Amino acid sequence: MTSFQSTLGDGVAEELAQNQREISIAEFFEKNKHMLGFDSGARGLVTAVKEAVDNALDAAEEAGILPDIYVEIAENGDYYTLVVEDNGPGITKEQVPKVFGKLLYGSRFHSREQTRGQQGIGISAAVLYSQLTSGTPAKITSRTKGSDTAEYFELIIDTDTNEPEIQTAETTSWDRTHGTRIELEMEANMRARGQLHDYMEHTAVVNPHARLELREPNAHEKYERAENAGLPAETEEIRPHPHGVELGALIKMLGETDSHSVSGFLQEEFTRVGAKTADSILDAFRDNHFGREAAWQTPGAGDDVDVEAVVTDAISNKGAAATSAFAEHVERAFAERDRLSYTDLEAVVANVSDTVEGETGKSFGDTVQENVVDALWGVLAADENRTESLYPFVDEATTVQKGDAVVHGLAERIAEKFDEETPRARVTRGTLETFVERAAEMTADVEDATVGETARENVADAIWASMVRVEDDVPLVREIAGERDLARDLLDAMTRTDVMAPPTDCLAPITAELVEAGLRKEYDADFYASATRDADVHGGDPFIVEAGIAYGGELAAEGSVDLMRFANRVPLVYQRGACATTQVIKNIGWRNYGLDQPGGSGMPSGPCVVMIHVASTNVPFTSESKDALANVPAIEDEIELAVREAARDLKSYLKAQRSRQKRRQKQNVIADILPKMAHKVSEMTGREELVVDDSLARIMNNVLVERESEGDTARIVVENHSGQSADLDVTDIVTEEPTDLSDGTVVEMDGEWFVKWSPSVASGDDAVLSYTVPDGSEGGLTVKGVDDEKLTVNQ
Ligand SMILES: Nc1ncnc2c1ncn2[C@@H]1O[C@H](COP(=O)(O)OP(=O)(O)OP(=O)(O)O)[C@@H](O)[C@H]1O
Repeated sequence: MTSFQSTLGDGVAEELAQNQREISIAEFFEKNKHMLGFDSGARGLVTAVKEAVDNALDAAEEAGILPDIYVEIAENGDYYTLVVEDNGPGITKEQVPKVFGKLLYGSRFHSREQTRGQQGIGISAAVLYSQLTSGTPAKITSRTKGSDTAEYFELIIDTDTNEPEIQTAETTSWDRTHGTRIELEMEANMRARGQLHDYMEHTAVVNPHARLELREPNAHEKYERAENAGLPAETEEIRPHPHGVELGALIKMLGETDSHSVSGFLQEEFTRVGAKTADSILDAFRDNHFGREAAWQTPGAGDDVDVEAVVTDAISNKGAAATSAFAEHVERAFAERDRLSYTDLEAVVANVSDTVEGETGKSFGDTVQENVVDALWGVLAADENRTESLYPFVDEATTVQKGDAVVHGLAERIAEKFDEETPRARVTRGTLETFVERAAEMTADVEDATVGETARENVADAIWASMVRVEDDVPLVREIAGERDLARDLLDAMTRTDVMAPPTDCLAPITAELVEAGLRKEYDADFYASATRDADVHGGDPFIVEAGIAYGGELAAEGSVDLMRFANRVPLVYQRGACATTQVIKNIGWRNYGLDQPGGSGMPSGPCVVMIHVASTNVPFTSESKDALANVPAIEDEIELAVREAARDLKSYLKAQRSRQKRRQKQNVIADILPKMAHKVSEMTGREELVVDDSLARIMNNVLVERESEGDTARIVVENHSGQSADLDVTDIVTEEPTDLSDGTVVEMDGEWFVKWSPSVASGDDAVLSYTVPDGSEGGLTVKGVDDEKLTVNQ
C-alpha cells in the first residue's frame, strides 16, 4: 500500500485495476487447501480416502447396490499412491472429466436429501492436492452398469479455468462389472494412521451394510458386511420446510416462483404446507403487516348515550320514516354486539343500509354511510369508552393486587395512545406493546406503582387477543419479493405458525437399535443406551439427532470420556474441540448422571463412550473440510436432548450398580461376622454351634437356594426372603442320570445331565425341587433370574 502511495499519483485506482482479475475457484483452493482438509501430507491422505469412500458409499446406495469398497495405500518412493475402488454404478464417459477435474461440480448440492457429499468439491479437491504435490495426473477407471467396457482417463485440473485437462482417454477392460477406480499419487505420510483407521472402523460401525477393505503399508483390515444388513432406507428429496428459511433465501424463492398468490407460493414451494397451514400463515402475516383493530364496547342500556339520536343527526334528506328505521336497526345491531371494531362498524352500517333500502325503498349511498360510521365511531372511540373497553383486560391481566385507581389509570393511559395517530384504532402487536410500555412507565411515575415485565406482557396479550384481525387482501408474491419489510413480515409469520414437522423419508437415521449394536460391536462394555430424536428443522432443512452411550467393561477408566461424532453416517475425526457436539457434551452437568466431571463442567471422565449422529439434508459444518458441526442452536438443543435421554438410562444403571455395590459390601461384612458370632455364642453357652448359612439370606432379604441330599434324593430348596416374587432358572448338573424329577427337564450332554427348573416363588414363600440320583452324585448349581447381590446359594 505504502509503495503505491509513494510511487503513484492520481491514477492509483486505474493502476490497481490493471491487477484486478477474477480468481478461479480452483486457484483459490490451490492456495487454501487447508480449508478442504488438505493442510498436511498426513491429513491430506486421510481426507482423500474419506472423500473417495464417502462418494463410493453414496453412489452405491443411490443405485441400490450393497457397497463393496477397496482402499489401498502404497509407498512409492517419496510419494504415496492411493487407490479407491468401488462397485457403484460407475460414472458415464462424459461426466468423469467434470466430476474429477472441476471443483464445485456434483449432483448433491441442489438436492434436499441426506447424502454424505454436499458440495461437489471433495473428490476434485483430492485430485487438485495430488497434482499439486506429486505433479502427476489422476487416473480414473469407470465402468457403468451394463457396459462391456470401461473408460480410462488421466487428467488434471486446469487451475486457471477450473476445467479438466484430459491427458489420456481410452476404452479399456476391467474385471469389475461396474464401479469406479481412482488412483492418486501424493506427497504424504502415515502419521495420521490412527485417524485413518478410526475413519474406516467407525464407517464400518455405522454402515453395517457395507464391506470395506483397507490395505496400507503396515496393516490389512477387512470390515465384513454384517449378516442380513440391508441398504439404509431409501431417502426422498424434499422441498424446504417453512421454519428456519433465511430472509435472503425467501426473497430469492419469491423472485423465482411461478406462483402469483402467497398462498400458492407457500403450498407450492414448501413441504408440509397445505391450504389450511397457508391460511394460518396468511393470518399471521396480516397481523404483522396490517395490525389488528381495537374493538370498543357498544353502549349498554345503563349508558346515557342515545344511539338513535346520533344516527338521526348524521342522516339528512332521507325522510323521517327511513331515518328512524335506520336508527332503530343500528340500535338493535348494537344491542346484539358487545364490541365493535372500525371494520365491524362499517359492516353493520352497510348491512343496515341494505335492510332499510329493502324495507323503505330509500337508498343510503357511500357518503351517508360514511357520515353514520363517523358519528358512531365518535361514540365508540370516545375517551371514556376506550378506557372502559380496555379496563377489563388490564384488570384481568394484572394479578397482583394493584389498587383500582392504578388499574384504571393504566387502562386510561393505554386508551389515550389510540388517538388520531391510529386511524381505525389499528395497530401492530409491536406498537401495542410500546403503548403498554409507555403507559406502564407513566403509571409508575404518577401513581408510584410498578407494573412489572410479566404484567405488561399479560396486558398486551389480553388486549391483542381482544382485537380484530384485518381481513384485507395480502399483497401478491411479486410485491413481497420487491420489498424487504414485507418479506420479513412473511418470514416472521412462517416461523410463528405451527407447521407439522418435516417428513423424515428424506433422512436415513442409523436408528437407536443400530446405534447400540454399533457400540456393542466396537466396545466391550457393561452397559449400552441409545436414543433417536424426532425430526426437527434448521434453515429449512430437516435433521435428526441420535445418541448412544457405552459404559464400563473394558473401557479405559482413566481420562476423559471418548466422543464419537458422525454426520450423515460419516465419522468426523478432526477438529473435535471446534465441534458443536463437543461443546454440548461439555455443557451438560454429568455429575447429575453419575459421571465424574472435574470442576462440574467440561468433558466428563470415566469408562464411557458417547456417540452422536446428526443426519440432515444439509449438515452445517464449520468449514468445507466437513470436520466439525457448526453452532446451530436448533441442532445443539436436539443433541443435548438426545444425549440426556441416553444419559438418563446410564444414571439409572449407575444408581442400581451403586446400590448393588453397597449391598455387596454389607453382605460381605455380615458374612464375615456371622460365623464368628455363632462361634462365640457357642463358646459362651456351651451349646452346639449354630449353622448360619441360611441366616445371611434372611438378614439380607435374599433369595436362598440350597442343595441338600439324603440318600438317593437330591433336594433344592428355594426360600424367597425378598420383598418381590422371584422367577428363577435353576440348573443342576450331575454326572449320573437323574430320575423321579419334580417338574423340570433333563438334557444329556457329553455324559453330563442338565436338570432344569423355572420356579416362580412369591415373596415369603418357598419351593422344593427334587430328583433321584444314585448315591454319591454331586450336583453343580447355577441360578439365574435374581441379581447376584440378592441371591445366596448354598451347595
Ligand atoms: N465413486 C463414484 N461413483 C459415482 N459417482 C461419483 C463417485 N464419486 C463422485 N461421484 C459423483 O461426482 C460428484 C462430485 O463428487 P465430489 O466428491 O466432488 O462432491 P460431493 O460428494 O457431491 O460433495 P462433497 O464436496 O461434499 O464431497 C458427486 O456428487 C457424484 O455425483
